[in-house]
Amino acid sequence: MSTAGTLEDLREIGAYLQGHFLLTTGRHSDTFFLLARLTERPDKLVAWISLLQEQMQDIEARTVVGPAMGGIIPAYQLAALRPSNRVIFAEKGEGGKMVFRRGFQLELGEPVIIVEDAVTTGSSVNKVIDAVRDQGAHVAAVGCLVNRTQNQSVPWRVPFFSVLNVSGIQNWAPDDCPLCRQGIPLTKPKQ
Ligand SMILES: O=P(O)(O)OC[C@H]1O[C@H](OP(=O)(O)OP(=O)(O)O)[C@H](O)[C@@H]1O
Ligand SMILES: O=C(O)c1cc(=O)[nH]c(=O)[nH]1
Repeated sequence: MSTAGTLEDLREIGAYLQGHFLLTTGRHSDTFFLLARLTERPDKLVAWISLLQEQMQDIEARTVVGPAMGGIIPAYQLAALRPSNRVIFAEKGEGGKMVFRRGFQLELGEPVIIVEDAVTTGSSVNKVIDAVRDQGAHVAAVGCLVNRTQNQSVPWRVPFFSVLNVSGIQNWAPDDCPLCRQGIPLTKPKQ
């Protein structure tokens, strides 16, 4: 059995894929982290999230926010490891925005942690940051299972923690995609 927090652990459970993939932003990549293969296994997930909590234990927050769908289970697990934190989720609203429904509310100035499964460009997390700030709350930190950003750069200025950092994974605009030029069929692993 592989060690939590490693690429090998993800490979073993079928969460680390090679091919030609369509990403949520419309960009293409030869690598995909299908993290449902991890979140469907609570015994493994708790080991991964414990590593995240170790890094984030000094972050003061009352609420953990998980963006639907991929962030919900990791956020729930992180909140379970943080005494008296609650967990809520944000979901896709109109115009591509992330919104809080179901009566989920944040207080003015309330410190919040956002937890995602994978971060590629950071645009999804950015929308959740906007949703939290729209309610007047404060984003204390962002955490994720896998940080696969190009050049390790994200479009926000909030402390950022990840269990696994994988550098060197490229993603391309469809017009620049070398895999399209080779005629390799594009796939959507989550469908
Ligand atoms: O950093 P980004 O470039 O924004 O990409 C990462 C996002 O893409 C995936 O979500 P997706 O939109 O596929 O939705 P899901 O959570 O419902 O699976 C993933 O769960 C992240 O939220
Ligand atoms: O960028 C994405 O859409 C994305 C990448 C990835 O590796 N895993 C995922 O669920 N989404």
